[in-house]
Amino acid sequence: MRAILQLRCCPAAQPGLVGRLFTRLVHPGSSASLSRAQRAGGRAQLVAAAGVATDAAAAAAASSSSGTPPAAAADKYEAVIGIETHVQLNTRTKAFCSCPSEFGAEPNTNVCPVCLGHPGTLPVLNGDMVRKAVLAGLALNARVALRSKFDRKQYFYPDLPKGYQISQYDVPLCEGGWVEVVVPDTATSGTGEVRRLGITRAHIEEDAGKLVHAGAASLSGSDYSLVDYNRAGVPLLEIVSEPDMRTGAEAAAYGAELRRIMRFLDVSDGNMAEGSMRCDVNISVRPRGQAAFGTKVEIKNMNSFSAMQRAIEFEIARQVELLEGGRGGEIVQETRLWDEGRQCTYSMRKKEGLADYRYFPEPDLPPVVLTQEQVDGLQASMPELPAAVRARYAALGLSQYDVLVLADELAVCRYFDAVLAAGAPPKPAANWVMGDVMAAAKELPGGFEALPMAPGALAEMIALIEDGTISGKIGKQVLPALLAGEGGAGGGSVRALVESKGLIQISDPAALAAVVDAVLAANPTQLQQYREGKTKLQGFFVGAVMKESKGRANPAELNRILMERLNAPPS
Ligand SMILES: Nc1ncnc2c1ncn2[C@@H]1O[C@H](COP(=O)(O)OP(=O)(O)OP(=O)(O)O)[C@@H](O)[C@H]1O
Ligand SMILES: [Mg+2]
Ligand SMILES: [Mg+2]
Repeated sequence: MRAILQLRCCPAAQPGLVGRLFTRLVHPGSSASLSRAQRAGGRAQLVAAAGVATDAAAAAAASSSSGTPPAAAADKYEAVIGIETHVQLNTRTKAFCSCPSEFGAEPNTNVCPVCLGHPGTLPVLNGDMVRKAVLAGLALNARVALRSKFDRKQYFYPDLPKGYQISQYDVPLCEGGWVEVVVPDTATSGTGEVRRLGITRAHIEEDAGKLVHAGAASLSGSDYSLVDYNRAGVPLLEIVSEPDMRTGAEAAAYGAELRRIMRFLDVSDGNMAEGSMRCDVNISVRPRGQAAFGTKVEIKNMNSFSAMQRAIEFEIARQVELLEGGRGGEIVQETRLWDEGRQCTYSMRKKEGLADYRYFPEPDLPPVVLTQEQVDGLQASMPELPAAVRARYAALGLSQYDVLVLADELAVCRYFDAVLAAGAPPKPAANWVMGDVMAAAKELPGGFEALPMAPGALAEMIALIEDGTISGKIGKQVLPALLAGEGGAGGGSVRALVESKGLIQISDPAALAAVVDAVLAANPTQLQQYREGKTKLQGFFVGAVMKESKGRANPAELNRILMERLNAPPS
């Protein structure tokens, strides 16, 4: 079982896929024969799985359209957006068996009879999954049920070896809640409005396997699909939002905040490219002022928040155009996929109704029972969350822009906090961390955590700038050595480094005056011109003195002495 399992699909002649899971799924080629496959397979939606356009005409229309209805039409409507987010919980093992739940292992090596759904096997609940889900639920301000239960959600699909997914239906682990997000306002470069968005519920479930559609261009189909069951049974938390969002920017901000919360909690790596965080976006539009929601369309397959925003904006425009009669159609409740290459959505399948899943209580697992003490214990162990970090940074007097940049990632917060703890004043510390230090960290595969510069060393360097021992410019010159790990953890060692490099700032008036005089004497023409009124030559003299002093002149003192000399009557 080393290679990816290959499923063969020979729909008309074969009894179906269930008994043939360990062969290759060969798509007979044309989309016509694939839709026969789909018919023969009953509810199996292989056409969709293969990425074949079931609605090629609409996709073509979508891609040829600018996607932007006239502004007047767009203004008549308001979008309503709700998001279902699947977050992979970073437990060591899967939800109901002891297979590793790591990403990137050789296909079909992290599998066992339990996660492959062999008859006679029984699932055993992973306690760490519940612990992490409760932490996440509490962080989303949700109510955690002391008693919840598992249900089977049945559907047929080649990536689902058991034929059903163990999920939670009517009694989820977490209900109600909200997240606070900052919705960026493009007009104010990164700053924005704080909004509270509702969470309907969050429940635990297992993931399905992964289908790889070999050789597939997104709309042209593939010859065959490969199935990797390593992901089957990996624990997920599905977080369902209220339909509270109105724009793509809001939805992207919501997704980013959810991911931030999960990362601060260390319950998920939130890596969208690896599929450990997947957002399904539900969108409808309605005439402004109308209370009832319109027909919703679900969009999947976005692998970044910016793609999510673009997909939403495209979809809103498509729906508005349909309502305006632009494409002669109506909005149907369906699932559409985002095509990143073509920047459009296209139809994947008509949405299953709830009844199709035939949910029923999972007979092989007892209810999940928690005590209030356990929940309280988790609440007490909760780390500081992004919104609290933002509030703390704002209270330091930092701008909203600085706050958003610094509180975006846990490793950056930790580093910045350590620089503050070492005594650095907030604003200069923020400037250094967000500027050269962040640029250097971006170059390291391990980011801020791998930065050799101790936060104390940065704090000491900032202190040397603040007390005038070195200039900011010299600070920039010293920084590369500090970033490489020189200067130890601070506490006098950065000063020693600066001294050894001969970079201590010259503030001594006599020494500075000597340099200024030498520069003036060497540039009599410019001096003459300055005195005749060409005062912008001041910058020329400052530059010359800085050059002469190898950047070490104290700028304030230099300016004072220079102005004194320049404005003195010629001797
Ligand atoms: N008319 C609507 N327009 C936009 N969003 C909506 C609308 N109605 C519901 N939603 C949002 O769509 C999501 C519905 O998710 P939910 O899981 O309840 O239903 P589903 O998509 O039918 O289920 P599933 O995908 O699990 O089979 C929620 O986030 C909800 O807020
Ligand atoms: Mg859905
Ligand atoms: Mg689900």
